[in-house]
Amino acid sequence: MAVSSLSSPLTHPLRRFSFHLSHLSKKPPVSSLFLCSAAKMSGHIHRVPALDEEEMASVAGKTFERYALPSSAKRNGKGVAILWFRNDLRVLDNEALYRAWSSSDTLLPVYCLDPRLFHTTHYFSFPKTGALRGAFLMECLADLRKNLIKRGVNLLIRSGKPEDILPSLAKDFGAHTVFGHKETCSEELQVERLVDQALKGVGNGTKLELIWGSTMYHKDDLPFDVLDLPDMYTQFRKSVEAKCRIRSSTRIPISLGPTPSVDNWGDVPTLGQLGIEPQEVTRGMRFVGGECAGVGRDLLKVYKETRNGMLGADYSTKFSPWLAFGCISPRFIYEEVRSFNPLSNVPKAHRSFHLCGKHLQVQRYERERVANNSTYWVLFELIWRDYFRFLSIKCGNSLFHLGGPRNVQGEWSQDKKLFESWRDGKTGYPIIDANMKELSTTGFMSNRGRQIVCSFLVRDMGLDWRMGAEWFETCLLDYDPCSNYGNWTYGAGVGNDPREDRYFSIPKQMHWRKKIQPESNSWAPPLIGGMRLGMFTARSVSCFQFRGRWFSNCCRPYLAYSVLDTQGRLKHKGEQCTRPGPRD
Ligand SMILES: Cc1cc2nc3c(=O)[nH]c(=O)nc-3n(C[C@H](O)[C@H](O)[C@H](O)COP(=O)(O)OP(=O)(O)OC[C@H]3O[C@@H](n4cnc5c(N)ncnc54)[C@H](O)[C@@H]3O)c2cc1C
Ligand SMILES: Nc1ncnc2c1ncn2[C@@H]1O[C@H](COP(=O)(O)OP(=O)(O)OP(=O)(O)O)[C@@H](O)[C@H]1O
Repeated sequence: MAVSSLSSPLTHPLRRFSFHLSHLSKKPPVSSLFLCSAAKMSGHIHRVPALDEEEMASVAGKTFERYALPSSAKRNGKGVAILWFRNDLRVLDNEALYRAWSSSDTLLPVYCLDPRLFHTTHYFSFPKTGALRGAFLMECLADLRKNLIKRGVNLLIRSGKPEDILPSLAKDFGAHTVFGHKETCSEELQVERLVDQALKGVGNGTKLELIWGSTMYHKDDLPFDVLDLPDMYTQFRKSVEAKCRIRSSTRIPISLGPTPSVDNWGDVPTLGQLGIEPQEVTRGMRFVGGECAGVGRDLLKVYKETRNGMLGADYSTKFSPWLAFGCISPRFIYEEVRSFNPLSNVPKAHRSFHLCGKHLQVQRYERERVANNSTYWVLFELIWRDYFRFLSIKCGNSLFHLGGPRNVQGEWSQDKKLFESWRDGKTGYPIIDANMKELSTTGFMSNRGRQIVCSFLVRDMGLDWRMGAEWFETCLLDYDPCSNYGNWTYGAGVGNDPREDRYFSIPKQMHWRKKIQPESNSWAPPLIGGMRLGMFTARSVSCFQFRGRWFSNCCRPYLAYSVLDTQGRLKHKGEQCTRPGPRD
C-alpha cells in the first residue's frame, strides 16, 4: 500500500471538538491568550536532550563502541532472516536483532507503518497517535535507518499491515525466520497471531520467533509465574530485588551486513502522508526522537541536571519517550547507572539512605524523587514500568475495561463538556489546566501531574476514567498501553491493588486557588526544569526542602509554583501542599 493511501486525515487533537465551555470560562479563552504569548516566547523551547546533533552523534558513537560485540564473534547462520521492528527501535541491546543476525548470513530489517496505529482510540475515537508522537516516531525511524546503514544494512520501510507485508517479503526473499519482540496487550497480540497465520499460509516454512525484551527483569527470570504476579507492587519489587538478577544487555556487532538487494527501501513518510496534521512545539520541551537522542541524554548529564533539580528544577529523567519506542532499553539504563559511583557527589548529610543498605534505601525511595541522593532511584522507577508490563499479561483486557482488573461497579459520567474543559485546560484550577496544556503542547507531563489530573477527572469530575486514558493515549510521547492503562486503573481506584486508591484534593485548596486566580488570565503551560519561561510554572514534588525542613518521606504532594507576568517577569512564587496534613 502506498503511504498516501493510509488512513483518512486526522485533525489536530485539540481541534477535534470545537465547542467551548462558556459556563466555566467567562474570561477570554485561555488558549488564545496562550497562543499570543506562545508566539512572543517562541524562542523558549527546551530541547531534550540538550545536546546538538554533533554532540549527540558523538555520545552515541562512543556508547555503541562500548556496547559492541567483539569483532571476533562468529556468525554461523545461513540464509535470510527478517527482523520485524516494532516498539524496539534501537540497535543497542536488541536481542531480536542479534538473533536475526546470528541465525542468518543475510539480514533484512523491516518496519511496517501499520494504518491501525493512525486510526482512532477504542471507545472515544480520539486520534490513536497524536501529531507530536507521530513526529517522534518518524524521527525514530530516520535515526534507526541511519544507525543500521552505519552497520552495513538498511531499514525497509513499508506502509501496510505486518500480516500482509511480512509474509510477502518472506516469500520474495526466501526468509527462514521472522524475528521480532513480543508484546503483551491484545491489539498487538492479535497482530502477532495474524502474522503467524499468514506466514504459515506462505508455505515455505518461515517461522515467527518472538523474543522477550522490553523489561529490566526478564520475564523468564521472575521468581513466580507471571500469572501469579503479586497484586501489591511492593511485594513484587521486594521479590524481584531479592531473587532476580538483571541480565546483561545484548551486545551487537559493529557490522551487521550483508543485506539483500532491495529496489526501493521506502522513505520515512511525512505526517501529512499519514493523515496527521503536523503540530509544532512552540514552547516547553521538544523531545528529539531516536536512539542517538535517547543515548545522547546520557546519564552523566541527567545526573547533573537532576542534581541541579534539587535546587528547584523539575527532576526526573525524561527517559520515558525513548523507553516507550524502545529507542533505549531499561537494561541499558541499568548498566549505565551501575557504572556510576553514586555517592561521590552526594552531600554527607544525605548519604545515610544509601549507607543503610539496599532495602532501607529502597523503602525511602519508593515513589519519591530524591534525585539529590543519587541516580539509583531511576532503577526503582523502572521496576514500576516492569510491573505494569507484567500486570498487562496477568490482567489481560480487564486493564482496559471500565471496572478494571477488580471489576469495580460504579457510576461514571461521559459528559462531553466537562471532559473538554479538562482536555483543553479550562477547568479553572491552575494546576490542572497548566498540566493539561503542557500535555497538548509538548506531549509530556510529570508523573505527579498525571496523578493529579487523573484524580481530578475521576473523583472531582466524576468522569469515566477511560476518557482520560484515551486522551493520554493520543497525546503522550511516552504512551505505552501497559503503563498508561495500568496507572489509570490505579488512579481511578479500579486497579488490582485497592490500596493504591489515592485522592489528590485540588478543589479543597481554595485558598491556594485564590492566591493564583488574579494571574489566571495569563496561564500558559508549565515549563520545564523549573525554568520560569511560562506564565505559570507548576512542579510537583514529593520530597523537597520546605521552609528549611526536609520532607523526605512525605507522601502528600507538594506544588511549587511561580506566577509570572505577561513579560515573563516573576510576580509571585510559593509552595503549597495540595493535601494539608498534621505537619503543615
Ligand atoms: C495516569 C498516568 C498515566 C501514565 N501513562 C504512562 C505512559 O503511557 N507511559 C509511560 O511510560 N509512563 C506513564 N506513566 C508513568 C509516569 O508518569 C511516567 O513514566 C513518567 O512521568 C515519565 O517521566 P520520566 O521518564 O522523567 O520518569 P522518571 O521518574 O525519571 O522514571 C524513570 C522511568 O521509570 C518508569 N516509570 C516511572 N514511574 C512510572 C510509573 N508510575 N509507571 C510506569 N513506569 C514508570 C518510566 O519508564 C520512566 O521513564 C503514567 C502515570 C500516570 C499517573
Ligand atoms: N495496545 C493497546 N492500546 C490501547 N488499547 C488496547 C491495546 N491493546 C488492547 N487494547 C484495548 O483492549 C480492549 C480489548 O477490547 P475487546 O473488545 O477486543 O475485548 P473485550 O471484549 O473488551 O475483552 P475480552 O475479550 O476480555 O472480553 C479494547 O479496549 C482495546 O482498545
